[in-house]
Amino acid sequence: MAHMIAKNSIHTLTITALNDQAQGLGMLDGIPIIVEQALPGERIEVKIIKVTPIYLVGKLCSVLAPAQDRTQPFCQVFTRCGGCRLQHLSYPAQLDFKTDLARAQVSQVKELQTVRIHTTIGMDSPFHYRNKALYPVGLRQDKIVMGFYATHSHEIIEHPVCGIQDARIDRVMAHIRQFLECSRISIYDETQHSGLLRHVLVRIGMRSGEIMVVLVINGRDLPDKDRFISSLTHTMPEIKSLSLNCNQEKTNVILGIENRVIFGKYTIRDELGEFQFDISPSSFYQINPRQTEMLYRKAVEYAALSGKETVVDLYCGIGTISCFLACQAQQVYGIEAVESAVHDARNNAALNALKNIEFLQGEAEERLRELADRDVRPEVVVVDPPRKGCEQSVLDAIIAMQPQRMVYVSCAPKTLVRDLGYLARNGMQPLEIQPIDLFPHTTHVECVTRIERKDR
Ligand SMILES: C[S@@+](CC[C@H](N)C(=O)[O-])C[C@H]1O[C@@H](n2cnc3c(N)ncnc32)[C@H](O)[C@@H]1O
Repeated sequence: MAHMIAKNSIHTLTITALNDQAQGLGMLDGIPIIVEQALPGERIEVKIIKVTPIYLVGKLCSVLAPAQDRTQPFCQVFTRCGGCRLQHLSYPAQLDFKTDLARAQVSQVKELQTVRIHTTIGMDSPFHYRNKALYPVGLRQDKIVMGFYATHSHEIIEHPVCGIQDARIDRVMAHIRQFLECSRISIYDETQHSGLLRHVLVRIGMRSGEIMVVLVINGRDLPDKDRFISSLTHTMPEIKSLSLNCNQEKTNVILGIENRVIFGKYTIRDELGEFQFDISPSSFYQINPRQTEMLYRKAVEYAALSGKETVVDLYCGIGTISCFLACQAQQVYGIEAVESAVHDARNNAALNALKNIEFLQGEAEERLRELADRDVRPEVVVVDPPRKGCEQSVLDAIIAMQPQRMVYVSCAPKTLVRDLGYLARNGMQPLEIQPIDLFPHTTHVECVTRIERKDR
């Protein structure tokens, strides 16, 4: 029978849970309702903004009785920017939310019921942890706007001060904006595919202090280039690398293939643990270096190396985990698809005087097959795939190599448990999962899983 709740009607209800997007969940006259920014235990007043036969969406009008864990959001654009959705929840409660997220995913897979899930490791000070910002640039009523996209939209939300990124990035952005306002650099219009400047990427080596700026342009060169370079680098001498990324495609993919250095070096340097890393514009590098050290040390702990093992580090990026592993293994093979990242990885092994790492460029599955053909039989395989997880064919290739152990590093619990279930059904048993908070105030969580071969 259809329910009688009307759009725009006002109701009072109690929120009972959060979903994985941190939206509050409750029931209204027996119908499930979703309410943004409402927390479990809260008595709230809502206005119904969407009605379907099986669920409702409510807009939070007022919190009548707040949850103990409710806090004042630190950011002025909290309700508009799609970035930090958990700001209204205390940090200890955010960590519990992330542990529960991992638990809820694991509980859905029959083969994973014995897996031990540890509580999430958080940060002492969960602010200004991000080393990278990628800002779309646009025009609103002829005024330049730079910021983050609103949730599910391409509306640019400005926020000159961001509470989660390194404050030096805010300074770089402020200076670029000031320059653009009196320059001949036109702004890209995605509907017309016209104009020049599409995005600005800023990355900082938090320990070295070196800053990289990349302008993503719909073209090959920049008017006012020399003035731009001298103005920016005089104001902020920490800028050690300035490049143009040429992306002339009509696409949502942000970075084009070609990077042209217009000032300084192609890479910037950062340090993690006792290692140094050079990072080029298109390479993946974890965005929270303080927690990344924790993550990598946990991965090495779960790899349980004695110094005699052969290890494969799959999806190795610029070779960061490979370097951490190489100190405790006999030989490490890193596999990575992106050419520039492999180039960085080889340089990074040399930079850290590690001679026992070989990097192979290409698709994970193909390069694994190549290693098998070369009779490489790893005792340990570490994987750190993108959000979509591992292809089944990649898992099959790993299983065929019969490693004694695996370590699975994941930023997406959903695809993690899908892959862990498959591994468990094929002789590789996940034993424990350590969630680590690399992304405070967001709904994302990183997990490290220890996996052992069953017949050992
Ligand atoms: C989550 S990142 C991890 C990188 C690295 N382990 C780190 O901690 O910085 C995933 C990496 O996998 C690479 N990648 C994505 N698909 C791939 C594939 N099919 N084969 C090999 N590498 C791939 C990406 O380019 C990216 O560098």
